[in-house]
Amino acid sequence: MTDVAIKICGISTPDALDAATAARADFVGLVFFPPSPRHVDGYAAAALAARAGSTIGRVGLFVDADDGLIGESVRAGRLDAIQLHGEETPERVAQVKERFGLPVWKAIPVATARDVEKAKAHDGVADLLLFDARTPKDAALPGGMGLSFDWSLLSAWRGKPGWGLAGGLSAANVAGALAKTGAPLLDTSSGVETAPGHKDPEMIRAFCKAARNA
Ligand SMILES: O=C(O)c1ccccc1NCC(=O)[C@H](O)[C@H](O)COP(=O)(O)O
Repeated sequence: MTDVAIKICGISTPDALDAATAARADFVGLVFFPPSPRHVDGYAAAALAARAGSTIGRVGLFVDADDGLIGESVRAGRLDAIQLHGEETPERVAQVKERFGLPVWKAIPVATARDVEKAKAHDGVADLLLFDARTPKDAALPGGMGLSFDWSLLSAWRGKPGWGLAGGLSAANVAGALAKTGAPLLDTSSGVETAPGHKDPEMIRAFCKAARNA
């Protein structure tokens, strides 16, 4: 058994929220980014927050968002953490932390060892670094595309706190990902969907079981 933390990202319906809670995920991700098929607005976020109560952590996901969107989403979703998944600088990360008084997770797009090296600029500023597969320049989304990267690039992070692994994770590969990286947190979205934005309760359950039994 492992005590790895689990985030199910892109939750947008009550059934998906219930499935993540039943599977004992630690966090759900609420995507406040209109181009995403998982996008939620303030009303939907408020309804999900009311349903969740204090049973599961809620991470709001933003892409180069302004303080207005972040602020209204924090209030509506009663967020526990803010995930910045755009090109936010360490200075912007610090500004968001100061402004909203919540833990800030910074997504680090990874394709090469240089990308991992560049993460050091955020280390000690962000509360958590989420290493995720870099998406193609012309991609519609900067994440949530089911893409993975070479996990061996993270070998220097093994045993360290304050980071997570994302990108193409599923029940089929999560044990291998944990064995290779020792990630303290795992994040999945596409890997628990039957189609973009359509979470599958059984896939959510299987992912959490595979991660915990790894
Ligand atoms: O999930 C999205 O639609 C999304 C849109 C824009 C930026 C980031 C997005 N997701 C970020 C996440 O934290 C995902 O869980 C992560 O990228 C992994 O996604 P997947 O490879 O689909 O498991």
